[in-house]
Amino acid sequence: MTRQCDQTDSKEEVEADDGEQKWKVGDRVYALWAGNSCYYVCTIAEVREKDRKVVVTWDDADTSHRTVSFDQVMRPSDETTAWSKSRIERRATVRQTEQKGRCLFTNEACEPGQVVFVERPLLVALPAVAPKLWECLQKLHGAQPLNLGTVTFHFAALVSVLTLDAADIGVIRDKYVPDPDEEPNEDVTRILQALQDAPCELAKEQISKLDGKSFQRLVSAWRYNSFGHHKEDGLVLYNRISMCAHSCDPTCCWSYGDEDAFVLRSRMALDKGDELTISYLQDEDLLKSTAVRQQKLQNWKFTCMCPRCSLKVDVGRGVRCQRCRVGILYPQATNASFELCRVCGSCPPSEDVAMLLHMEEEYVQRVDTLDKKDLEDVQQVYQAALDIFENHWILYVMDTILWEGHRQKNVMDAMEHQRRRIDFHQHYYFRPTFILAWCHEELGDCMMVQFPARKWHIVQEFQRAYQMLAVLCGSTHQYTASPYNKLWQVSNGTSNSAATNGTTAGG
Ligand SMILES: C[S@@+](CC[C@H](N)C(=O)[O-])C[C@H]1O[C@@H](n2cnc3c(N)ncnc32)[C@H](O)[C@@H]1O
Repeated sequence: MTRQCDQTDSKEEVEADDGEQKWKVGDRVYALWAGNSCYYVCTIAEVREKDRKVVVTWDDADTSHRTVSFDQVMRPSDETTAWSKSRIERRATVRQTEQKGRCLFTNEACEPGQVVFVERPLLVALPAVAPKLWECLQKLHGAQPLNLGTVTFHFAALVSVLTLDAADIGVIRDKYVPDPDEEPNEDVTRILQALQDAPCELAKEQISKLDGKSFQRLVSAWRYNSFGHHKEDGLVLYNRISMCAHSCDPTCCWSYGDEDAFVLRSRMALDKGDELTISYLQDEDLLKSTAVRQQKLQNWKFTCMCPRCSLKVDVGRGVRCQRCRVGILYPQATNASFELCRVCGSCPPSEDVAMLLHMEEEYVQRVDTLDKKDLEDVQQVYQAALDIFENHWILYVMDTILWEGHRQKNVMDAMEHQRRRIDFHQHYYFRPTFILAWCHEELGDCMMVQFPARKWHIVQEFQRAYQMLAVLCGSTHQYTASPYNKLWQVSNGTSNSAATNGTTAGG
């Protein structure tokens, strides 16, 4: 039982695949793990031409079944290796829009989970690229903290000067910044001054040529367009991807491919000409109220007008009807009133509206300052909140804390909180997200231990996780392999399972 890499669809890829694949030490590949006949990501450690086998190092450090025959090794697919610039341009177009500046649109219809394109970074600015410069900035930051709260943006700007040619610097200078004419601020001036005498990788000539305004522009370009590196303390900048606008209901999702490549996939069915959007917020923030999302997006200095932010009623802020105690009331976006109760038809008078909104504000602050380790306190706040709220994002936040707090020692309670997390996610934002997929997978894990006889239920949880992850990061990604292998185990009733090899990615 194996899963194949997706078929490649481009002329370039077909041409590259001429004749038999030659493996070499260090190649990143998928290879068949004989423990369960599933493919896993690994690195080739030894090539044995004589008996046509390779020895691999599994990514999860498992030491079994490391010798694999040539015909059971697959090269990384189209899904993970960066596409050429021309191929990306055939797939996606940048267009100026009235409200959001330059945005990205697809030139072809896409299925959910289809790779839209895979882009290599323009620059990966990690401390190892210029360790002396990194250290110098850290010292300055230690002596007097930089206003951005980190050295990474200034560091990335200086690494750009250090490593890129004029054309690539021009690409970075063309990135969105709120004020292209911004004067150098005190941090930029201070850093430029310090670099005059500090020993670092930048040559004296490079430093003297860099004026304050240009440096400021580069810092801001990194600040508004880069991504935090997924493993190390550094930043990554992509050219095409930085044209993608934000949406709280994004049409696309993404994961990392080979060598920090950005793999953009459609999260839903797309027609030719549809906009390609991603979320600038983390999955968990997409489950917070419109007001909270809008406030977080001020980081990028815009007010989101996406379909979710434009709804008249925020159904992630439900309160229990004070009259019948059965219906749920949702506030209007203006905050001035609530919808009518759908059970008793009543509407709270204005003094009650003010009181409810005030109470909500107090709870939001309380939940913000909860100590996740003090489960007893969280439990108390949760219980009191249940009396007032229903389908409210603060309950979701507490369900998450309680799920995590209870999962080791009190699985039955933990499962109930996990079920509630799933219910809220489906109620408020029913699209595939990593959170929702891992909720299902983790619930499946618990079911296997607590109710092993309820096979249909376990299968359903793993199936949902698998199907969602296949959309989010592809069927060959190791995240997807995890519920897939567990499904295989449950379906075949084996205990010698891949589930011990693949761990729950979200855990
Ligand atoms: C990474 S850049 C995206 C490319 C940018 N539109 C351009 O013209 O180069 C981020 C900036 O795009 C704009 N933007 C992105 N998403 C938006 C949205 N949903 N609504 C309004 N502006 C948005 C904001 O100015 C934001 O700071």
